[in-house]
Amino acid sequence: MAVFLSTFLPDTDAESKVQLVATGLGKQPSKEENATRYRLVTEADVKNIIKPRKEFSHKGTYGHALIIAGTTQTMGAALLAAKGALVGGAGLTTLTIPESGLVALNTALPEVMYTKRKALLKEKALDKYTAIAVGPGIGKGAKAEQILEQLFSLKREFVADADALNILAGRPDLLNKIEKHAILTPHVKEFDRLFGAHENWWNRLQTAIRKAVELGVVIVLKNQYTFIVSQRGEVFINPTGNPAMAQGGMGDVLTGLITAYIAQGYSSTDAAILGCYIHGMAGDELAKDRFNITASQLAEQIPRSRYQLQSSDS
Ligand SMILES: NC(=O)C1=CN([C@@H]2O[C@H](COP(=O)(O)OP(=O)(O)OC[C@H]3O[C@@H](n4cnc5c(N)ncnc54)[C@H](OP(=O)(O)O)[C@@H]3O)[C@@H](O)[C@H]2O)[C@@H](O)CC1
Ligand SMILES: Nc1ncnc2c1ncn2[C@@H]1O[C@H](COP(=O)(O)OP(=O)(O)O)[C@@H](O)[C@H]1O
Repeated sequence: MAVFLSTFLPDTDAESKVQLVATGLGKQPSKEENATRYRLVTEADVKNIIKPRKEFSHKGTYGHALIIAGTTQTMGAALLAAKGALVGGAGLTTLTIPESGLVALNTALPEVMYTKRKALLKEKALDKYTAIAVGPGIGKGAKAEQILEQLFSLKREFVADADALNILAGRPDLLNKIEKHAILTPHVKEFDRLFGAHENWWNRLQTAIRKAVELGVVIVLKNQYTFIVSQRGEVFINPTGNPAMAQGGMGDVLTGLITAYIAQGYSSTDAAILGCYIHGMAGDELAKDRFNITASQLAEQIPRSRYQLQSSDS
């Protein structure tokens, strides 16, 4: 039976009702499906993308994730993003937060290393990191903007979330020279701050497609069904996740998770597809026996979800 894009949008419009959605990324599409850019991600697709942990591997095999996040008031966002990188399997994770968060970091996440914000401003400071995320709870102040400028001047690609997106919304000069393969992970408000207000989700999605192609980035437009828009303008629709996950901090975990997959060598599009699918899958597993899920609980579930994907048949 044909599936149309309108199924995955929270509002209605005439256009999305006639846009076909193909199932799966890899299988040979039927003639009519072939014409569509919209594809529903399946478990089989995700299994094709994920790589097993290798024999004789060590922490160096799985990359080094740097998370730039947090202010004194939003240290939780930073800790959750770092936790996302840990549970996503990055070999090493370093967090840079204000010093006031150090006790919390060492208590809550002893596996995570720390580096001073100022250290990131040095010339070769970022060389050792294989993936970088910036934004969760970082605020919109001058210091956060300076760090973002440093990433641009060193021509590093990164995962931009939350306040990094809010800063970029006011800095089109930076946004327009963003490194190819960067990943932007806005929720609806952040998206509209970046690219202007939209009348409905169909229009918003068309802007996401145009901007992903124009800027050469992957846009992860978050919602119940998250849209992952590739640099080629393909739209991958994530089917996992549920309303029990509608609690603060959930997106921070996703940012860390996607960053961990980049650190492990996945392409930007694959890292985003994997991250969204496994994040939602963990939520679906937990929602079987509880009313709501906290971001910390979800993070704890992620290694199990990834294990299930690898070990189940189909
Ligand atoms: N523990 C911590 O330290 C945490 C810190 N955090 C950090 O705080 C900073 C501010 O982030 P933020 O996202 O809360 O603020 P902001 O961008 O104004 O958006 C909020 C409004 O947007 C809307 N909205 C959002 N999603 C939507 C959706 N799917 N669908 C529809 N609407 C949606 C919704 O608006 P409403 O519908 O209520 O009008 C909501 O009220 C940021 O740096 C972040 O990292 C958080 O991560 C939490 C944990
Ligand atoms: N009803 C829902 N169904 C599926 N996923 C959801 C639902 N509500 C929230 N999520 C997921 O939780 C995350 C929320 O991200 P975000 O709004 O950035 O949160 P925060 O800023 O609080 O960390 C997204 O990945 C989104 O897809």
